[in-house]
Amino acid sequence: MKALKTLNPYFWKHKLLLFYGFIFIILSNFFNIYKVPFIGDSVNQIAEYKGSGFNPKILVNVGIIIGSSLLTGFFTFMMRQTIIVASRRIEYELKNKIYSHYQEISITDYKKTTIGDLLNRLSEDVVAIRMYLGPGVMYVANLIVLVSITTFYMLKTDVCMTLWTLIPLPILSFLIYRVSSVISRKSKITQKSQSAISTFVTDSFSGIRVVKFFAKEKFIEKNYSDKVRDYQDKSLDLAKTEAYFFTIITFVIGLLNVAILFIGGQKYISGQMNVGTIAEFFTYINILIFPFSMLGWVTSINQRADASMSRVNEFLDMKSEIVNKSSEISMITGDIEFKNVSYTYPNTGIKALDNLSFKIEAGKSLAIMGKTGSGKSTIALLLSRLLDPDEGEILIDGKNLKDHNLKNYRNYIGIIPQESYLFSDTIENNIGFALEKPSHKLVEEAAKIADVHNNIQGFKNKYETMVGERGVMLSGGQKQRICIARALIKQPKILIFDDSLSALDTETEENILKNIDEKINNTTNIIITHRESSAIRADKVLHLTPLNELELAK
Ligand SMILES: Nc1ncnc2c1ncn2[C@@H]1O[C@H](COP(=O)(O)OP(=O)(O)OP(=O)(O)O)[C@@H](O)[C@H]1O
Repeated sequence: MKALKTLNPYFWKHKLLLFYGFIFIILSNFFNIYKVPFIGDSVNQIAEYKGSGFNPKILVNVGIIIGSSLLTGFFTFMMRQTIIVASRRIEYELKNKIYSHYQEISITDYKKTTIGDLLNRLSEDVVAIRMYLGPGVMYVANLIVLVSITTFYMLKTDVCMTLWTLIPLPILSFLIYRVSSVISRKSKITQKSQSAISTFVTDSFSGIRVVKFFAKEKFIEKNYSDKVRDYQDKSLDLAKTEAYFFTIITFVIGLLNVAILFIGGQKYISGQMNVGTIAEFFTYINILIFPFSMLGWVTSINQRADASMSRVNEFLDMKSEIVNKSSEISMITGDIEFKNVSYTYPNTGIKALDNLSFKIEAGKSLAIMGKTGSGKSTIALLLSRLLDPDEGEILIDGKNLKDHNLKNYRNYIGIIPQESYLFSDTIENNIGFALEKPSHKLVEEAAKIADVHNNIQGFKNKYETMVGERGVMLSGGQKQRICIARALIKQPKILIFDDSLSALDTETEENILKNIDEKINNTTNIIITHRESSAIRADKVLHLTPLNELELAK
């Protein structure tokens, strides 16, 4: 249960709610046990009553029993209202923490995880942790308080019988401990299998077009069904082990009843005990049955939560390689210099750039050409500081990029990625994404520069048109131009086209570049392209080869 210790600060934060919850646990258990001697007394009254009429003492007892039961119910309700509420709040905070960490980690770390894995951590794992925070903590605290109060009352009634009935409990605890270790191991295996399903589903949905192009629906279905079967087998195996809990508990409870009957019966025969006391002991054991049954379940959910927490911790411990060191807000004019920059992708060991140097003044344009895999997109990633160079430095306005305030710098750069990614939202919101509160006028202006305004006007809902998931409702060229408009709306000082004019005909491309020259002042343009016609307009052309041999032309 080491991993769950990371939750201690959360418990501390919600200490007041949890403290009240604990008080309610004590009160609910106290009133639950308080009524038991009155049950025993009532049984004795009935057994000893010789008269034929109403026994007022029983009526008083009944009143106390009903009153205690009502108070037990009320405090149980309050106990849930405090402890379960605290667990829901912690769940909310944990979900936000995991999600915001996903935004922070560097892009090379994203490759280490998958979307399915993220969904799993946000849903399955956090739910498992919340089960520990809520029911897990509540039932364990409840059991400790209940056993303490019950033992006190039982000892007060009959020491010998108490010892005989409570002796099997440590044996029960030991058995539970043994079974829980097996459950913990099997839970981890089951969670891994669940994660594999989520990854597979998100992956095959994203690539649904490819699946259909290749008529691979049956193949995908079979793969899915194999994964679900694997999950089912593992879950059933886990459920089987969990079932041992209840079997063991029921058996032990049976033994306890026999012990009460045997010892209580002997004492009754020898005149040392009355029937009321025997009835009291049966009631105590019946009260203990439910929490002890829950102990099995709680142990298993706590084990599962521990497995989930260690997965979440493993992820939260990932530190971003991109660190912002400055809080200075400054204007960026757009001078760029690469000085002996090298970069190797850590996950594959592929050297994408080797000792690359070039310079471009603010307001000028640079076309980057080269074979596939020659490192063009890597330059775009380094320039937008999604990656940091291993060697050499990138100077922006004469200052190392690492020393610029990251958020401030990113406000000045606009990047149109190779893959046109749109959010499943309206065109208006997709274009305005870069700004806090974009006005429609700004959105329209950006769309005009990107030469997509007329297209949008042709749609039934114009700028309110929903683009569908990842922009599936739009053509490749429309998506590219909306991405261009999204980058232009913030009037960037450095504009990077990462092969993002490829889906456009040369005339449209020409229009867009001309519009940018005229409407966006002094922007440094980096145009990554395979087309000579796009490169020709640039002030400089950088030719890269996969061996990273640099040729500066013009
Ligand atoms: N995320 C990554 N992880 C590991 N290796 C990568 C990653 N991205 C790119 N690479 C490798 O780095 C090298 C340069 O890739 P890059 O994407 O910069 O090339 P490119 O010139 O933009 O190619 P293209 O013209 O095909 O887009 C390639 O050999 C590629 O396999």
